[in-house]
Amino acid sequence: MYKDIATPMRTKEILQKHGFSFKKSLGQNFLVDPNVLHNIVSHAAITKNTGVIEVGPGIGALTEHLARQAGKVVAFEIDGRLLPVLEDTMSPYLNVTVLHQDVLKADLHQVIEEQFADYEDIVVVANLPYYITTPIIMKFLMEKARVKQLVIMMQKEVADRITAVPSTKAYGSLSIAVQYYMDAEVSMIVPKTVFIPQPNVESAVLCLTRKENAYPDVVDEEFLFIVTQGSFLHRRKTIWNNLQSSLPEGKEKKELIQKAFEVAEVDPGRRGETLSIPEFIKLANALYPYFHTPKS
Ligand SMILES: C[S@@+](CC[C@H](N)C(=O)[O-])C[C@H]1O[C@@H](n2cnc3c(N)ncnc32)[C@H](O)[C@@H]1O
Repeated sequence: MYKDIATPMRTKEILQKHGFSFKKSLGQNFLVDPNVLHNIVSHAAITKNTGVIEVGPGIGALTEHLARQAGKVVAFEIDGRLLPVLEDTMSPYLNVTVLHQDVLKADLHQVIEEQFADYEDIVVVANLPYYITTPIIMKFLMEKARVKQLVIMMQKEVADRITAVPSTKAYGSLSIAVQYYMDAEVSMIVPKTVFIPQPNVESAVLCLTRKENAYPDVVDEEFLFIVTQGSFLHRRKTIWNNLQSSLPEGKEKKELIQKAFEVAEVDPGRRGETLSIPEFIKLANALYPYFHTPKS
């Protein structure tokens, strides 16, 4: 059995051996607690038939735990200085492929097709670089067909916003965008002390599981998100006022919005933060005939 990478001593040894220094701008906070890693991996549905995508393997602390359980692990790492380190630390694990790529620029569809042709289920497990948490999550949610689950560490504050329910301060367009696609649950709060260097904020592990065809009534997903984002333009304003400012200009705009509120049976005096996803769907469907931009 190999020694875990994720202990303070072994991590320091590896960093020293390779002369590695952290780049704050890349969100480099490495985990040094094997119990936290066991816990993260235990929340992911991984068997030898599962393909795992990791974002930001760092020196491989989480990667080795994933490699022991999964059929195959593909890890995106942006920092070229970590490639020789990973070559060293991952040498016992033949089922790990490291891609030297910015995950936000990667063609996920192509990577999945090429790397996971033999795998049906794909799971994303990562201790995310916190400066790009939301764009990474949204990118994987859009990859609808294959990514069934994400178990990801992020700032606790972002996890709270994602899991928030209507009529709470944290509820907003991010809660709706993620909960539209996934069931979301915080599985663990993680203190700063288990990272080198320590981040400024508390962290949480979030478990996102794909909802299968949860909202079949949606007329147009893109338009639904235009409406939800527009509804939170100014949190203190009513949804009516926000939509007056955010929807495209046109003849009889006020009257048409009024009509849509009536059809959707939504009180225009409410604020966006009080509407549930099914209520937003009703409203967006009612606004759609008047305000969507035809696709070319
Ligand atoms: C929070 S660290 C996690 C490291 C390791 N997985 C761990 O848990 O100890 C984030 C990692 O993401 C990498 N990273 C940052 N931005 C990235 C991007 N756009 N694409 C891919 N990797 C990125 C960093 O270089 C770093 O290795």
